[in-house]
Amino acid sequence: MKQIAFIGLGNMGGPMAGNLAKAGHRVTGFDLSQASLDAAAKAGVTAAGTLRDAVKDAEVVITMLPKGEHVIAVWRELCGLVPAGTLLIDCSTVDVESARSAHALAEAAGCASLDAPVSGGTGGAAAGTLTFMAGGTEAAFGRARPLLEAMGKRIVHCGGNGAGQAAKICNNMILGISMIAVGEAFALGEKLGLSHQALFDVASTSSGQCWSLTSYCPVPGPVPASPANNGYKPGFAASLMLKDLLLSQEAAAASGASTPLGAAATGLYAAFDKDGNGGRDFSAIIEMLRREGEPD
Ligand SMILES: NC(=O)c1ccc[n+]([C@@H]2O[C@H](COP(=O)([O-])OP(=O)(O)OC[C@H]3O[C@@H](n4cnc5c(N)ncnc54)[C@H](O)[C@@H]3O)[C@@H](O)[C@H]2O)c1
Repeated sequence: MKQIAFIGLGNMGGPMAGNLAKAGHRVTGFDLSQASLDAAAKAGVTAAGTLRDAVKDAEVVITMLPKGEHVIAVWRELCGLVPAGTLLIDCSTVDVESARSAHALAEAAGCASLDAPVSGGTGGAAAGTLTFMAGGTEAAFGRARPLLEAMGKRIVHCGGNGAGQAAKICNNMILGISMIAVGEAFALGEKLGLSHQALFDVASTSSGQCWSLTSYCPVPGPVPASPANNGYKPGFAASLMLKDLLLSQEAAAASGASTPLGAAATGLYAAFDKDGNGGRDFSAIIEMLRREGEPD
């Protein structure tokens, strides 16, 4: 049993911290939002009033925050609070540079560190079935692994510092592109008079099969658990999808990779977000794709 501090108890962090508590660890959580603290407390997490209180006596600190700037600010502060030897794990999705900067802060404080972003959404966070993609030393990965296993099903060590974030950015570029591909296919199928169910039954058992179709189908009906059946309530917010696609484009520009479909997906999600849809599930982009086919 470990003493764990969990910082960032939002849609993902709250249930992840709850699963660590359920596995028998002592978890103290901190979040700027009282509502998030209250929700996590119901899942067995001890709420702390400050970051300092949360990390007191912690052997491991886990962060699950929106963006790189939040992770850097929190890690800078906590590196001044925790003793050398503490293991710091960041599970947020951030750019590779921020991840490497966070590792450098930890190293300067004598701490072990891992970037370990996740895939699987809020459903996977609640069920403890997330995929973790980790970057850091073998030693840090070995220490973190039993804890990650309490929150996830598949734990992949992708390489050195930042490799977890690199894998996450590439994975989510596939996700953004494939959701648009599936949305376009349903919008075309509607024009051709195909029922949603017929297209789903064919594509989900044919070469068009993908996660955006089988787990997150963007039209109501075929996949009962998909946000399309719940008014496109996230799930995975379109603003976060745009954030991840922008990370892919920054990484592509910095590394000289060619990602024409990634660039197109980024442009479409930027337009969707600009129209005030950032808080809706990312699968709702099918509504914009349908409209683009309509005459002005
Ligand atoms: N939602 C998903 O399906 C999903 C899936 C995979 C990865 N992610 C990634 O996980 C991260 C978190 O996503 P989320 O959906 O939980 O976001 P969220 O906005 O629900 O939660 C973030 C939490 O961080 C808190 N916070 C912000 N700054 C803080 C600070 N300085 N100190 C303490 N708390 C602070 C906020 O109050 C909020 O409760 C993001 O990087 C996101 O891209 C999300």
